[in-house]
Amino acid sequence: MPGAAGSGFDVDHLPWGLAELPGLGPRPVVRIGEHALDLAGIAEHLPASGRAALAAPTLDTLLALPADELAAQRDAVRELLTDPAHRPLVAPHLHPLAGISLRLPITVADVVDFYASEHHATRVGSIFRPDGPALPQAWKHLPIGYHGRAGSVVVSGTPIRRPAGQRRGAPGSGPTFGPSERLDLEAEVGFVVGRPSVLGRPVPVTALADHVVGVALVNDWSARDLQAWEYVPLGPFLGKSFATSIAAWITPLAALEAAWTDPPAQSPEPLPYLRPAGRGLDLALEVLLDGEVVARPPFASTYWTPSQMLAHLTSNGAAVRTGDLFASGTVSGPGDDERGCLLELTRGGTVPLPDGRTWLTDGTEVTVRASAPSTSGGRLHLGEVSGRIVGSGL
Ligand SMILES: O=C(O)/C=C/C(=O)CC(=O)CC(=O)O
Ligand SMILES: [Ca+2]
Ligand SMILES: [Mg+2]
Repeated sequence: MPGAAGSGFDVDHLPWGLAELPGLGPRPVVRIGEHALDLAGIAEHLPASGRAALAAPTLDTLLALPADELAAQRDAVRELLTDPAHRPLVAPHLHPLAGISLRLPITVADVVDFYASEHHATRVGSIFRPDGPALPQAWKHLPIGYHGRAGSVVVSGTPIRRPAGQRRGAPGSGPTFGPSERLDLEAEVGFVVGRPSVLGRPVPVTALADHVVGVALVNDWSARDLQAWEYVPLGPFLGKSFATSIAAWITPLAALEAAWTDPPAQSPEPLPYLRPAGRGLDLALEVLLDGEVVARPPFASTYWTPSQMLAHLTSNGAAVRTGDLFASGTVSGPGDDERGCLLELTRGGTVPLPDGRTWLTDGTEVTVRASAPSTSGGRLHLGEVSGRIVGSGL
């Protein structure tokens, strides 16, 4: 496919999306370079087994296909895009990205957000709880997480309204209510469940790929003033439930074969249901404010692996469903420029960035993007997740 090679979206990547195609409504597509390929349009040239899923106005049915059917469909799409002889039958179904709009790629079922970066958790712990240990007692024994709000997950590009809420008042006075004054971003990696698990049956730590079909970047917008006042003892609530942005493109796990890497050593050894740890992913993230890179968090430094996150979240028998999204939590590395949120980058708002910024101001556009080693030897780009802050209207 001309133009796709070297773009980060070549035939070895083929992320899934849900596109509003002119005159056709929402349809499952894959991205190739700067085009979306309408899968329903080429359905007759794809394996019959997965074909019915392509007629749906959602991606959910496709993502829930048995692993072998999904793999066969992906191979067939790659073949159609690779062999120039097929160009005439593919070309009518390629839509320039500039002319289409991308929808929320999944019907979000349940949302879990972890806290899996030791570098992030250590810094945040020392900011929020300066008098206690930086890491909570359980932190090295289980991947700590909280349940998020499925209904406020929005696709990249959706404007983010500054939330209002209750926060701590001045010393000696009660709390106040108003627009958040400490609005933050959190650069995260999200894992999308395609094939469900069964209620009452924990997913073994070795079974990630039986359920997770892809990866999408996430920004877990966070109002730090609301969060700091409300979170004890039940954890994040309204400070994080107003919006969570997800990229429009889901990178198939199969496209990340070359990105698997050993996670950091885990000590103490986790309990048996969290062993073996499985592998981490070498994803190089970048956080941009109004187009300027302000941080480069390395996902490979994340302590807990996606296999352990899924095993832990189902270890009590809870099931995962098609459309479930579990995210890593803020990705941060050891370096000063590897911090995936402003809370860390500005040391709790006390040390401004070089351009003078601390918390997010109205009008600021935040983008998280990432690249990874590709199976072809180059690099693939994950679909970016971006959002611009708009005033609270209060
Ligand atoms: O209280 C704390 O230690 C902080 C909690 C969070 O900010 C939760 C969260 O979203 C975790 C993350 O993204 O890593
Ligand atoms: Ca988070
Ligand atoms: Mg959120």
